[in-house]
Amino acid sequence: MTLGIIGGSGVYDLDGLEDARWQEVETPWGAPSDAILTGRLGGRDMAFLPRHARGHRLTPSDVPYRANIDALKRLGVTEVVSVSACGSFREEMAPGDFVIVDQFIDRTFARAKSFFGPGCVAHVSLAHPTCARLSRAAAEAARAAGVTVHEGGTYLAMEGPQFSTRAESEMYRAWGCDVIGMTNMPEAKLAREAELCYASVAMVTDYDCWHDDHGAVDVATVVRTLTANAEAARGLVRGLPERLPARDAPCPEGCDRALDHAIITAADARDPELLARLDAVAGRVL
Ligand SMILES: CSC[C@H]1O[C@H](OP(=O)(O)O)[C@H](O)[C@@H]1O
Ligand SMILES: Nc1ncnc2[nH]cnc12
Repeated sequence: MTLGIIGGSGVYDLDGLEDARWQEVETPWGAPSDAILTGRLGGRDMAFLPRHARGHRLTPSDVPYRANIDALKRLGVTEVVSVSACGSFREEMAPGDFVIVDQFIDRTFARAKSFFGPGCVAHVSLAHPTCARLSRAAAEAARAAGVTVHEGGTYLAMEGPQFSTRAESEMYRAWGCDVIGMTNMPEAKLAREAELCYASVAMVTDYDCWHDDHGAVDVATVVRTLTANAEAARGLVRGLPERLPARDAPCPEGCDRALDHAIITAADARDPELLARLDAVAGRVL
């Protein structure tokens, strides 16, 4: 019943943990982005993973998403709050605001997106890709930290690492997307396959490149806004444990039972090697 935090750009550490220690974790999917910082905060066991590694060494395409989710699950994580920088497609979602994402459009194309494959085929539902209970707690914690919060929003996940063209930016706006980033997919898909509750806090850093009154996004703008909001991000994490006591019952949204009816491969047709790799992710149903 550990609470996991995946920190994105600008969020490479978590302060204030009791008994803090960085732990190396190995997984059947390779090494995660970095060691994982474990400890206790407000009475809850916590595990923190910097998505791009300390020092920001990994591009969005190089993040080992499967290893990250597997490693967190292996450490006992049941709920993951992802913290990310994002561009905004909405005037009212301004730099400095936090958006609690509840839908995604996945335009990434160069990443492994499933734990399953030949020898064990599974199809989980992504109709509601985030956990409402966890998202509510994240929204409350962010508000208590003094942030303007927008509950609900569609996140366009692009491959990157280049930012979008103006034509792409205008198309995503026309599609009804609210924010854009490069990392929440396949992270959210994999969290669902691993039966973890997942919430995404997207910290708006820029207006991408569609807004006539704002220059096109660049890294300096993103870093400047993230630095200005670092304390708010820390406050959000500090406020989470009190708003999210460890569950003593199944997830009311069903996140922890996502695999109940998902695996379609006949028991006698399953690949034992793949089943062995799925021990942490899907051991409950295999
Ligand atoms: C530094 S700007 C682009 C970079 O920032 C976001 O990272 P994250 O989602 O991990 O906070 C975006 O997705 C890109 O990876
Ligand atoms: N405009 C943008 N596009 C993609 N990823 C981002 N991360 C922060 N701002 C972004």
